[in-house]
Amino acid sequence: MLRISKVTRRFGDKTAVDNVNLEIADGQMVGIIGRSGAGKSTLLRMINRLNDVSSGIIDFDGLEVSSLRGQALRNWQRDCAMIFQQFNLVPRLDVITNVMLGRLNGRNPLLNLLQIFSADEQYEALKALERLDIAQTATQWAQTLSGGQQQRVAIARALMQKPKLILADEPIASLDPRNAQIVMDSLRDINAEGITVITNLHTLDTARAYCQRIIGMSAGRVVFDGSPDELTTDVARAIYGADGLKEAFSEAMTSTSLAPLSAPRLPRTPTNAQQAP
Ligand SMILES: Nc1ncnc2c1ncn2[C@@H]1O[C@H](COP(=O)(O)OP(=O)(O)OP(=O)(O)O)[C@@H](O)[C@H]1O
Repeated sequence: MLRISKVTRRFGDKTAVDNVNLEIADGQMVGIIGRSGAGKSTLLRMINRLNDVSSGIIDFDGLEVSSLRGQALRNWQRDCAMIFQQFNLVPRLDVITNVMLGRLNGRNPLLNLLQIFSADEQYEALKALERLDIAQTATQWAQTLSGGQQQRVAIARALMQKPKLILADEPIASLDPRNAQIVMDSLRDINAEGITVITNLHTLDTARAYCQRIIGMSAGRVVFDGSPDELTTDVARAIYGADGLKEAFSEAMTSTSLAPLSAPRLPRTPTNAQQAP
């Protein structure tokens, strides 16, 4: 269980995240929506500790994440993988090495420097790439792949961390609808296997299609927390504002306006089933 209690983050006199309280049970797939500047990225970055909290506590299964330091912090960043809009791969490294770099925190730094990976690590990286259906790109430089392929490599790299939690910060914002769908389907399949997924999304339709729980943010605050069914037009207006509703619905290029491509590969079990809050 991830618990966010009274968490605030200020940048100078700007309050990016304002007194947020959330509980996210293991195995949920949660979409965070809101206008640009609502505080979505800052919230995810505080969970992963790319940003520190100004006040409040973030706790995961009794571990006080918000105050971790040193190796304990690196261990948490391994358990809590992060996926970014711009993929963050090393462009002039082959795909399989990029994936193996997901092991960075668990390995001897000297081996990282020399880029020496064990046969097991290479096998696992290939398995992760196969799972994302891009094993055939393993020896190519990352920069030669399409955006959708690069995001799948980034997800494979996240899987190499054997994370308990995957945080995705607008993972489809740079992708065309078809690739956006493939990436969202991949995240949904991973979630179906029991890994908690929390993803920032710009558009309502994607959140509705993929997430059983949707959190709406506005001006740093949580203004909605519920199921897609509860996300009425009035609620959407409260999240996006009257002007912003257009923004939420009109970004066809960055949204997955079609239904998911496939059903989850694994049947849901009581332990990995998502629950509305
Ligand atoms: N490092 C920073 N320094 C100063 N201000 C920041 C910093 N990071 C975020 N902010 C400000 O905090 C507010 C929330 O930003 P954040 O990126 O979390 O919003 P967001 O909802 O993720 O928006 P977007 O969808 O555009 O990424 C914005 O006003 C932003 O300008």
